[in-house]
Amino acid sequence: MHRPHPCETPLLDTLIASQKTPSLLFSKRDNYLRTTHDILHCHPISCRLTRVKPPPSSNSDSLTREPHKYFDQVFISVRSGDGGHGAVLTMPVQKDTKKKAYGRSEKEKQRKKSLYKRDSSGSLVLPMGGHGADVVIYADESMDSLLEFHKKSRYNAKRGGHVDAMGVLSSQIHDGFPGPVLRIPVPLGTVVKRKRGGFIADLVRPGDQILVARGGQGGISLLEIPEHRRKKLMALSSNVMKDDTDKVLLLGQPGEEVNLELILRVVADVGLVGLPNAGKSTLLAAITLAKPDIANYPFTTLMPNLGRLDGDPSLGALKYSSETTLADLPGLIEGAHLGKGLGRNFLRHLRRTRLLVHVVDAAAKNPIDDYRTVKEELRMYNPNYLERPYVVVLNKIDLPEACDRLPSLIEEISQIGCIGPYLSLEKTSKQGQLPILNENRTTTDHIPSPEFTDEEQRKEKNIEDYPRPLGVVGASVLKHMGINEMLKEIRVALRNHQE
Ligand SMILES: Nc1nc2c(ncn2[C@@H]2O[C@H](COP(=O)(O)OP(=O)(O)OP(=O)(O)O)[C@@H](O)[C@H]2O)c(=O)[nH]1
Repeated sequence: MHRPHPCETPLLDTLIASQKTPSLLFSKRDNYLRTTHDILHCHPISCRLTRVKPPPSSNSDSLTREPHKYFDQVFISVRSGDGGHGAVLTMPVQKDTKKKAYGRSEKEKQRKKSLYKRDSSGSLVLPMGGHGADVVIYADESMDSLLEFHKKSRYNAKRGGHVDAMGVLSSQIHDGFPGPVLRIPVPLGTVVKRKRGGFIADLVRPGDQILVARGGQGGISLLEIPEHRRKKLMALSSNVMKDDTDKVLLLGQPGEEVNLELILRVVADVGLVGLPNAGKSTLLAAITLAKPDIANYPFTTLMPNLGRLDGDPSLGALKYSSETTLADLPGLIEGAHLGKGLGRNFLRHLRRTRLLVHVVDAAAKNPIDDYRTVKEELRMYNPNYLERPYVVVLNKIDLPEACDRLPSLIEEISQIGCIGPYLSLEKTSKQGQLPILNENRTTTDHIPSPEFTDEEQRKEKNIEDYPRPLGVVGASVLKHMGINEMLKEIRVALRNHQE
């Protein structure tokens, strides 16, 4: 889909043609204002600045401008409901009690007694205020980003109902209604943390859920009893709750307020990585039903796109149905691990993948440098990513410049790295998966050194000290060349590196 570049906007034409002052243009919407600013930088126009109305800075507006910055991390606050209040009740007045008591049958006495709720020991059970609503966060398959939470970042659960009466105790008086649980859906793969630190939960599977704020306890009710009967009745009534300071809890307890950080880590089996414009989105669209934005300018992909790859037909009917999820991540550039481009935010989405597919533009000026740049960024962000099994796809072989150098590129890329821990030589030669690696292994091959243990040390390692690719294939995902070989390579890698 073509997304207009700022310089393609009609605003530029208007501005240049009419030489209007920016104030006129600034009176338009904020996104126009930004574009105007860009344009003025590219095409200096002499003008006089008049007073400008400051742009509205509502959340939703900034969202439309830079969605990629927001889709996977958000802060929200939730408050569970307060407990409902109890009530102060009096016992009904009993007329001529003594007189009648003599003549009352045992049955009648029983009936009278059962008018009030009692527990197993015969104590009066007085009505309680409703429990305040809990707040639960759950993983919902139908959600795919956290953008919603920028529109609404505060969630208040309902309070519990009060005991619905004052006055005389009767069998008609019920407990207050409990507040309905407030359930907040988040995408699969959301990590829930306290705002300052504290990991709470990782909601990976559909239906995973976590109680993040417990509703307040409902208050109890009390019986107002004349002094002379107090002793006897207090002995009968056992459900008197007190707090730490020995105060009787007639009022419902307040709910909890919790500030949370939600972080989305895409859940995918395979992560596509590469420089901008390498063809990652085209690849995703070619082998899955995903419809990512594709265009010939960098950073077309602003958020990870997910696609599902059908099961592996070579596994037979039973296992064929098992699908693989692929995530196309926004392009990485040099310095991505420091936050350049769109990189840093997205690198964390590789964490849950079990296979990486490096997509390299084989028609680029220097594909080997491009490949190394991406590996370097991964290494700087998290060296673990370089220890993960991966396949390299040399894309765009339909173009003559790529096609001509394909064999030498395959050979060179296959040699970068050591025979990794997941890739024992004996195993691969037996299974015949990596003919290039095995045939070309020389005495200068790097073998991973055991002294690299912790993360810092691993960052010191060179790219050559990390495992080589499981396979390197040439393809043109646009022209459907080499797709089957590529899929075979991906499937074999997945099969051999199950979780
Ligand atoms: N000739 C040729 N062009 C391709 C091929 N694959 C992708 N392209 C083109 O390369 C350009 C970039 O493709 P994308 O799929 O958007 O690249 P990307 O890696 O997802 O780019 P970012 O979103 O910036 O990360 C588009 O114009 C594609 O049509 C291919 O096999 N051959």
